[in-house]
Amino acid sequence: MDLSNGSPVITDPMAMGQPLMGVLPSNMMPFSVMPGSYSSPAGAGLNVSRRKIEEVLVNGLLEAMKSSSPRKKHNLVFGQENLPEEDPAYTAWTATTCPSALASFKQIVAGAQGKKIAVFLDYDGTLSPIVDDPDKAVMSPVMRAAVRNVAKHFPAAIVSGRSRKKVLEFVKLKELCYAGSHGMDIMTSSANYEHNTEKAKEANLFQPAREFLPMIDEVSKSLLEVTSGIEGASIENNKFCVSVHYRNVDEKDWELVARLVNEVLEAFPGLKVTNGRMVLEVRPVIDWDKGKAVEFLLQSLGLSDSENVIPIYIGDDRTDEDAFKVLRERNCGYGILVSQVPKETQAFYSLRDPSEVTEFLNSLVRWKKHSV
Ligand SMILES: O=P(O)(O)OC[C@H]1O[C@H](O[C@H]2O[C@H](CO)[C@@H](O)[C@H](O)[C@H]2O)[C@H](O)[C@@H](O)[C@@H]1O
Repeated sequence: MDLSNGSPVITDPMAMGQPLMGVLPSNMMPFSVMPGSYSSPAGAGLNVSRRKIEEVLVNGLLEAMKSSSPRKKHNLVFGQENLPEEDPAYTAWTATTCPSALASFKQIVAGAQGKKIAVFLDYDGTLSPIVDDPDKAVMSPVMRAAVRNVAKHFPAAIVSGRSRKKVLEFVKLKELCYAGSHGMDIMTSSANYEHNTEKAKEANLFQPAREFLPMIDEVSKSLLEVTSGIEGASIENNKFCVSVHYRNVDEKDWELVARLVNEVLEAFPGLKVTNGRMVLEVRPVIDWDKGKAVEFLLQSLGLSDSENVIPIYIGDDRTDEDAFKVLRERNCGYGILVSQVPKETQAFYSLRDPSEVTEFLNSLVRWKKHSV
């Protein structure tokens, strides 16, 4: 049982050598599949049990898909007439659980006096607003300027689910480090620029899931093939992981998406599926996530002294929770969740949207200049 992103992923190693995998919604109790379910002399019981398990997995996946990203937050509980500022649940959440990082800015920097701040940034939903077409999730010039300034004053890295190449194309800044594929593809310096030799690039590269590359290519092709008939579905190969987007798929077809993903994954015991914002993310079953990537980056940038370094990680998605958790457990630094709705999180602070992220980053730079 793998508890990725708060959504338990079930792996069944008993099913005739073909693991079944799926995601259970976080509100469902994790369970394990008993080997006995599969034993039947005639094989008939096995098929029935297997079908039942497949149903549970598909339903789990479907529930996770439904709960992953509310489309219209104001329709949720309080009605359309409530503006974000007036949403009582959000106000209560920021008052009690996850205060605004802007309102708490003085407190954040007070803890950083005499210490080194390091900044880690997720991409989609954090530096760029969520849009329907993943290829159009561009970063605004204002945000780019803010990130560039941050990187001038603090060690900084982008940690994204996208392929490293893709996120670099969006961000276009050589002042930072980039960790793509949910941290499975890390370049620890700006060596990823064309003028560097292959040798220099390789020396700065960390890819803990390298042996999964052929498998990822294969699963990506299979997913593309099986989903080609579903209107709105799209597949994004993120090098060490694959995204199955269903944001533009009619809700009545979500079950089909879940079923097909589940079926394809039966042939890939080395892969698992987790869910993000209207996306299913297929990735290697290795003990590596954005949290591990942040630890790795801190170590390789010479910033692992938790007494004197304050890492700040800003992200909006479930995968970012792994990084928030690491900071919480190390008892150093702050996770900042970007969200317009109250969420259960390991982050200490919150920001509403990318425009507040810009404001926060600019405040950090102003503070740094002032304190120098
Ligand atoms: O870790 P991230 O940088 O946040 O990447 C996570 C996924 O982000 C992208 O998908 C999300 O943003 C899209 C563009 O706004 C949106 O259309 C999609 O619904 C979101 O899930 C990216 O396309 C995925 O591959 C990443 O896994």
